[in-house]
Order: sequence, then structure tokens, then C-alpha cells
Amino acid sequence: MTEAYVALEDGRVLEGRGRAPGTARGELVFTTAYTGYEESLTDPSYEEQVLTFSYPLIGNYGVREERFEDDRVHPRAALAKEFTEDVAEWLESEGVPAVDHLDTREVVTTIRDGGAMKCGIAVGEDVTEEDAKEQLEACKAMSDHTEIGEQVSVDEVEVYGEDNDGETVALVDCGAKGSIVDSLLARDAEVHVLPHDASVADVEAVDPDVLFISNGPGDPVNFEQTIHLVEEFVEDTPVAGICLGQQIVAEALGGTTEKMDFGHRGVNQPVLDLASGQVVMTTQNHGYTVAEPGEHLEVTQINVNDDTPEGIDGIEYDVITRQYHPEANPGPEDTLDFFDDVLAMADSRSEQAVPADD
Ligand SMILES: NC(=O)CC[C@H](N)C(=O)O
Repeated sequence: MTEAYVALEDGRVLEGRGRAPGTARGELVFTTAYTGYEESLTDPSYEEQVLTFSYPLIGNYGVREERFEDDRVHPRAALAKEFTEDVAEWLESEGVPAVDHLDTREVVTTIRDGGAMKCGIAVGEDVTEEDAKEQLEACKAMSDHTEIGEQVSVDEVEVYGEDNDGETVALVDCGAKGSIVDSLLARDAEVHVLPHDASVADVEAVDPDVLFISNGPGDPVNFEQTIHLVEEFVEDTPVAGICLGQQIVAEALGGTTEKMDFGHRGVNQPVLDLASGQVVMTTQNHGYTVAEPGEHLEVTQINVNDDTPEGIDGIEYDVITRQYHPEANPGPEDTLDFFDDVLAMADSRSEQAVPADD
């Protein structure tokens, strides 16, 4: 059995069973999701993080590529009570260290009490605690990953659904989950996936019916060019966003964002729609939140547990954003209608744009 050490920022070093070798470092977070480990492990939003599963057995229904949200595993390491052989082999094939036989209840309560914290991981035949501590020493704070967009975004524009007859979407890829693109394609949209730092001319070349800002890792303030795109287009083009996208839109329109103690990561987060009084169950994975929406946006949905903004609409602009993941994957599908609302907003705008005498 290989040695495995998890060095925590509070000075403790946890010892577990090594399931996939290597060393790593990152912000230690946890998800309470009891399904969807393939989707979570391939969600680009987890870039530069170490993902702990609070659900004790991870891998009990195998590993299948059709469930992946991206072409690689994004967390820097994975921790659990028990990984199956399937998942351990998958993580090893991806070069992602994995540790199990941990008391993940202790890890989760440590994060809940002390906040998401840095950690260092070392797994291997002859690693020592010192190797994990060295990783911890080298670990950057999440907000200091100022180029994180480069690590997860497309390099070139990619076009999907060219034969579709629906709305044209310019999706700015800040670490997009594949099921967001799929949800738009399923509604007959043509989707142009642009780099997170695309230029104004790049977006103009698409001539989109809606500018869609994706989910993604890290601190929203570090996506400066994406924020600039929202500032440039919001007066004339409907804007939508998911998770990081909601945060970027708020930053662009005079709002502010802040880091949460440990965030929301799971598939059973209740969200209240303020207008209808309806509560929906949502899937979430975020550690920042909108602190103030600013004078151009209004909060329309809140998290039932802590009142943080979950849905934001434009006041004078056509804007719809969600902090949770309406595409699910994993989690409940209560909120898929968000994509219908986005495309209806785009459609109504493009109808208005047709000159009266046509
Ligand atoms: N899933 C996401 O888009 C995460 C958004 C942002 N990186 C956060 O942690 O809040």
C-alpha cells in the first residue's frame, strides 16, 4: 500500500491510503453530492482545487466518458472515504493523486469551521509528510491564480450546431461545462464557443442573439477581458451567465463579489424564487458570490440556507444569470427552463431588432 499524506493549512497532516500516486496542492473544498462523481471530477470549475467527497463510496456505478463535462480531470487531487478501483485507475491514468480511507467527516467539518483552506498532497511508495508540507508551502490562494482562465478556456473559436435554426449564442468559455453547450444545442441554438479573453471584434464577428458567460474556476475579478465584453455588449445584446458568469456580469455592471467561507457544492441546494415563492432544488459548485448586485441588476432568486443571490435579472438591460448550475450534471433538473428563458430573451430581442417596414 502506498503512503498518502494531506498537509492542511491549520498545521495538521492527515494520513490515508494512496490510491493514485503523485504530489499536488490546491484549495481544499468538499461536495456533498452523492452522485455525479464523473461530472464533478471533469468540471473545469474545480481547477486548482482539491476535491473531497463527503459521500463515503465514490465509483459505485463505474466511469463512463459520456458523463464527462470536459476532456480531463480538473481537481488537482481527490479525497474520499473509499474510491472504487474504477475511479482509482481513472485518476491514476489522469495523473491526479487520490487518497482514501480518510475520515472525510473530519475533513468536511475542518473546512466548514475553518473555511476552504490550502492543502498539500503526497502519495507514493516512499513519500513523507515533508513532501506534503512542501506542496502546502507552494500552494497559492485561489484569488492569486490570475491566469486561471488560460488553463481552462478554448484557444480558438469553436462552432457547434451550424445547421440549427435557432438563436446564435456567443458563449464565452471561462471553463464551461460541456452540458451547458449541450443544453443550448438541444434547443436548436447555434453556439460559438469563444476564448475567455476574446476581443470585442471576435464577438462582433459572431453577431450573437445572446452573449453567454460560462461557469469557471477562480476569482471572477481575474477575468478582466470577459468583464469588459459584458460592459461593451450589454446595452445592445442580451446577456446570460451561469455561476462564474453571474459573478462576472455583476462585476461588469457595478456590482461586487466576495469569497465565501466554504461555498456551496452539492446537488440539493434549495433556491427561492422571490416573485413566485417557488423553491427549486439546484446543483451548485461555487466559493464566491455576488455581494452587491449594483444599480443595473436585481436579485430575483436567493439561497434558502443563507440568502445569497442565486438568480439575477437586468433592470434596464436584457440580463438573466444564475449562481447555480441549471444544466444539472450532476444533480436535479428542476431548472433546465433557464435555457428556454435565455433563448426567449434573445428571440424577443432579435424580433424587436427587425425594422418596422420589413
Ligand atoms: N462553478 C463556477 O462557475 C464557480 C464560480 C467561481 N469560481 C466560484 O468558485 O464561485
